[in-house]
Amino acid sequence: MIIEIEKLHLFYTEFHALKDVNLSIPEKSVTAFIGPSGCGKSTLLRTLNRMNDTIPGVRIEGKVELQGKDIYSSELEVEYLRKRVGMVFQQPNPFPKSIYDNVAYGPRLHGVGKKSELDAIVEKSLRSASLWNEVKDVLKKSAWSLSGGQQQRLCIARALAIEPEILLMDESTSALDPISTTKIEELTRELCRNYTIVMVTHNMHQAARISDRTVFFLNGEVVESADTQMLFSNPVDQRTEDYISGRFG
Ligand SMILES: Nc1ncnc2c1ncn2[C@@H]1O[C@H](COP(=O)(O)OP(=O)(O)OP(=O)(O)O)[C@@H](O)[C@H]1O
Repeated sequence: MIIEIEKLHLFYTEFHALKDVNLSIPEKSVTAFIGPSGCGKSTLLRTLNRMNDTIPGVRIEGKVELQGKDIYSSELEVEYLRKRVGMVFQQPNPFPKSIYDNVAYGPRLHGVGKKSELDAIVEKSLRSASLWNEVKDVLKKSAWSLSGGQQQRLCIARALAIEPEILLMDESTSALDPISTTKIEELTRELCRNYTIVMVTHNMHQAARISDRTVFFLNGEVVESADTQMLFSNPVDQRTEDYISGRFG
């Protein structure tokens, strides 16, 4: 298991948003978080790269271990953590820079200065994000000239450029059209050969299509976590059954 979450509680000031979460996330696979709006999926995703740290009033109890190391320990540098755990958001958010500079941004920040090295990283990352063939002749063009789906794949390339081990995807297809969504779903299956992917999705069918494991949340608690096929065909908890059969949410 690459991530182990133990007895995790998270409070937004007084509000108890995550309650006693215990969860293991296997390496090089896709784990999907599902559940009704407000059940804590994004909050849990954000604990994995400490994005909640920036929100005032957040208090965390319990443990999140990445390869056996507590990511909330004072010895661990957040910058180092974010290099290992990349993130892609709901809305594509490329920088107002060229396609090339978006992908080169992270490596430059981490000290890569040589043009030939940067060129190689940019090409490799864009290839991994299935975008290279579409943009290889227009690398100098603004990232904002791309379509929404291409921008989202550019954001994936930007995240991959710093060679993370884990990629967090927070409803990364919900702002996209069906064709772009399919492309990102196919890409997710490709990427999980080399990366661990944890995704939040509103769309149960998407979880069923592309994840290896699914975690069902309700009111800040993990109700059920299982192999995706098992969870959708044979849920153990009645609340999971009710949710996946569309009785609520
Ligand atoms: N910054 C914040 N301050 C206070 N409360 C928050 C904050 N962010 C989220 N919450 C609350 O925590 C709970 C969980 O929110 P979260 O966004 O994690 O849910 P979610 O399952 O991802 O929902 P959705 O599917 O609608 O995005 C909600 O009740 C939400 O209102």
